[in-house]
Amino acid sequence: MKVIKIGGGCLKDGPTTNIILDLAAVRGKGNIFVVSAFYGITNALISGIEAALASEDTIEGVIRDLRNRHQIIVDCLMKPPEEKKRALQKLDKLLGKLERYYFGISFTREATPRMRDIICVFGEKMSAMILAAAMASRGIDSGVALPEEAGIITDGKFMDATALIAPTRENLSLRLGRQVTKNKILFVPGFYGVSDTGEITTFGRGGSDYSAAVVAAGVDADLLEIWKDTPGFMTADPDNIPECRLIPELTYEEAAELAYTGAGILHPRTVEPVRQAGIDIAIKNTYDPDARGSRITRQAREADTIIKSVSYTSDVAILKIHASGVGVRQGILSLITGAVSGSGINIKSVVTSQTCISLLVSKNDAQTAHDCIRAIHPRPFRESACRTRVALVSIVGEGLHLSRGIAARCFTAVSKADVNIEMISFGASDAAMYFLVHEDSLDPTIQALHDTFFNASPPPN
Ligand SMILES: Nc1ncnc2c1ncn2[C@@H]1O[C@H](COP(=O)(O)OP(=O)(O)O)[C@@H](O)[C@H]1O
Ligand SMILES: N[C@@H](CC(=O)OP(=O)(O)O)C(=O)O
Repeated sequence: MKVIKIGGGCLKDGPTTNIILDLAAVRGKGNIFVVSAFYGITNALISGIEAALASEDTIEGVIRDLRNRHQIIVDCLMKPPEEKKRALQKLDKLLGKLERYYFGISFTREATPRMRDIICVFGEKMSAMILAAAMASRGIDSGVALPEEAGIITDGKFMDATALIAPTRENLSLRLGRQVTKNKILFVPGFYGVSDTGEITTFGRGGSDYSAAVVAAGVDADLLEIWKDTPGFMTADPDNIPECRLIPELTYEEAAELAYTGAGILHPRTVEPVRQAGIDIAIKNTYDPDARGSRITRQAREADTIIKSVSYTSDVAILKIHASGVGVRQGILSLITGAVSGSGINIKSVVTSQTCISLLVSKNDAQTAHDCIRAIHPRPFRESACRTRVALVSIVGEGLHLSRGIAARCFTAVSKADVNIEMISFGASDAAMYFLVHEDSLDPTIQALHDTFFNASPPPN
C-alpha cells in the first residue's frame, strides 16, 4: 500500500482538482491519500482569526467567502444535484462550527495557539470531505478518516507538534490499515494530529508532507508518494532559478538538509518518520505523472556531481554573543542556549569560536531570544548583537566534506558575485555546508552557486 500526499499547490481550483481526481481514480485505488486544504484556504482561515479579533462584524463575510470558494470547487467536481447538495450540507455543518469558534475568539478577544490550531485545520477537514464526496460521485468507493479518529498522536505542542510514532503506529495499524481495501480510496486530512488528551495540534505551516510521512510510517506503507506541481526535487527553487534541473535521486540526509535549510518543496521534518521505517519517498509531478520524478532513499545512486542542490531561507536571524574564552569557560554555552530554548524558542544552529557564540533563530523569534540573553544575570558575556537582515544559503550533497575543492569553488563563486559572507558552517553535517549573507545579496548568491555547480563546464567535484 502507498500513502500519497496531495498539497494545496495541486488543489488550486476546480479544474486542477479534477485533474488530480482523474489521476487518483486511475492510480490511487487501494491507497491512503493525505490531503492539504485547497490552495489559499489556510491563509484565509488565519486572516479570519485576525479579522474576528478586530471585529465580530467581519465573521459573516469570512464564512461567506470560505463557503463561496468551496462551493465553486464542488460545482466543478460534482454534477448530480443530490450529491452536490449532500456535500454542501456537510460543508455548511463544518462552516457552522467554524463560525462559532470565530465568535468565541471575537468575544474573548483572545486567539490562543490552541484555538488557532482548532481553526486552521478546518481547511483540511473541508478538502478531505469534498474530495471523498467527489470520488464517490465518480463511482469509486471512498471515505474520510480524521486524524482524531485514526489516532495520529502528537506531543501536544500547539502549532508545531511532533508525532509520537509508536502510539500512532499502534492506532493506525488497527484503525486505518483495515479500512483500505483494494478498490477503495481513503482520504486523511493532513497538517495535524491530536495530543494524548485529544487536543488538536498542527505540525506547523506546510505540515501535511510530514503528516503523510507519519501515516506512511504508521501503516508501514511500501512507498510515500508526494504529488507536486514541479517535476520533482530540483537543483534549486524553480521560482528563483528557472533553468534548474531535476535531481533523480537523493539520500534521506540530503533531502532532510535541503528541507531544513529552506527548500520549500518539503516540510523540514518529512524525512524523519520514513527514514526510521526505511520507506522511500517518491516526488511525482501531477502535470506529468509518468515522468520519473525524484526518489528519496537510504542510498542514492551515483550522481554526476556531488552537490545536488542549492537552498536558502530568509527566515533566519543571527545573535552574536561576544565573550572571551568561550571554549574554555564551562557552562557559558548551556547558559545562553538554555535561556533561549527555555522561552520556547527553537535554535536552528549554533556556531562558536573562542570569542563569540553565534545562534541562528527564526526572524520572528530574534527579538525575544535577544531579550532572554540580555536578561541573564550576572552577564557571562561582554556584548551581544542581533542581525535580522540576513539569509541562510546552503549547498547540499552527501560526501561534500570528503571532496576537495568544493568549499573553494563555492566561495570563489560567491566572491566573484561581489557578495560578502557573514558566517560559515562547514562540517556539522556530512551532507551540507551553509553560510549567511546579507538578505539583499541572496539572489546573486544563489545564481552564482547554481551557475558554478550545475551550469559551468565542470572541474569534476
Ligand atoms: N528544490 C526545489 N525543488 C522543487 N521545488 C521547490 C524547490 N524549492 C522550493 N520549491 C517550491 O516548492 C513548491 C512546491 O511546494 P508547495 O507549494 O509547498 O506544494 P504543496 O502545497 O503542493 O505541498 C514548488 O512550486 C517550488 O516553487
Ligand atoms: N494547509 C496547511 C498545511 C499544508 O501542508 O499545506 P500544503 O501542503 O499546501 O503546503 C498550510 O497551508 O500550511
